[in-house]
Amino acid sequence: MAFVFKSAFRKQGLFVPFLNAVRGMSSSGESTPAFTTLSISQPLDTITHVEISRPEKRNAMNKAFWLEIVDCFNQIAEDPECRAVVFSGAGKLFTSGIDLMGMAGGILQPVGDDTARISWNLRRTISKYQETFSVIEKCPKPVIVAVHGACIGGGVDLITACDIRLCTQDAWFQVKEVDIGLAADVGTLQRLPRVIGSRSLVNELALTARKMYADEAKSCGLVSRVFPDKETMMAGALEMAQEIASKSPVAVQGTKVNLIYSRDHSVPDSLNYMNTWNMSMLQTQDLMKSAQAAMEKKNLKEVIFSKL
Ligand SMILES: CCC/C=C/C=C/C(=O)SCCNC(=O)CCNC(=O)[C@H](O)C(C)(C)COP(=O)(O)OP(=O)(O)OC[C@H]1O[C@@H](n2cnc3c(N)ncnc32)[C@H](O)[C@@H]1OP(=O)(O)O
Repeated sequence: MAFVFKSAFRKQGLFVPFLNAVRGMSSSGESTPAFTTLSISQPLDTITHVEISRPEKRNAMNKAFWLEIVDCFNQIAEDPECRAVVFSGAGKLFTSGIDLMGMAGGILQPVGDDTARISWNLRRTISKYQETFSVIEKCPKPVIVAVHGACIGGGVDLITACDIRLCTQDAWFQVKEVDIGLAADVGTLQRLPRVIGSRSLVNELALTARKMYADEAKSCGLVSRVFPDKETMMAGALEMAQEIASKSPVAVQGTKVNLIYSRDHSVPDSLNYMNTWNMSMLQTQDLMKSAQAAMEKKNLKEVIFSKL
């Protein structure tokens, strides 16, 4: 299905693959080696498509994945061309969560000379795992995640760090961690309660590890739209990304940053933060350009905004 998505844009001459890394460069300007677990492409100049690409292992999150996501989203954050991101999984399903085979060396056998040192090292490791999904949230470009088939364990941690969640009718979600003997520690327990209104439902999902299917995910607010299949979902995700990318990047990125800030702070604190933010951002030329387009009933897509 991912192929259909890409080939549709190839036909229009719009698809520019850049499989090495995001635009083939690291933030230091040096060329970077290819990601091994992610495929990166540009369906449009302003849109980056990140695809988890280990379909033969059901996109299980191995050691390389946890590092590559950080590198990838740090580069996207710095990429002035990119205005929106679509995130999906290759093959049969979105992701089967942490690579259970790869856990053996790291989390299951932490190193250190005594309990304190083992604990210290483990704390550092968990911090790094947490950062893998926090970078998505810290990236100022909006991230639309498109889930098909299964989204298990670490997959739920991942999607709750994204800004907009879409899924196919065959999708299911599972906070699986209790079933493998741990309390989810890389974001689900912290972010899912902010996404789903019902605390009781969050508790039920996290404590029982039961599967939640697309219709329930939509009704509880985990996803905002359900599509009949992956092809239509990817087209819908791209259309949404295009809509976002057509607007002022100053407005869009400021909106993302302030929405996340206000989720974690009181209304007065968030208003204060917004005030300080906009005392500089309101000076953008984008405001005048957008307002003028609105007055002239022009399509915003015709307005050219500078890169950010
Ligand atoms: C500090 C740590 C923070 C992170 C915590 C994260 C926790 C979690 O993610 S908990 C969730 C762990 N995941 C699972 O329990 C899912 C395990 N997999 C499955 O249940 C099934 O594979 C699945 C339902 C996803 C798909 O079933 P299907 O019949 O379509 O495929 P399979 O034949 O089972 O698998 C195909 C090959 O993929 C390998 N594989 C699948 N999932 C994983 C995985 N999570 N880790 C490693 N490898 C996985 C599977 O072994 C097959 O490989 P091969 O035999 O070589 O073909």
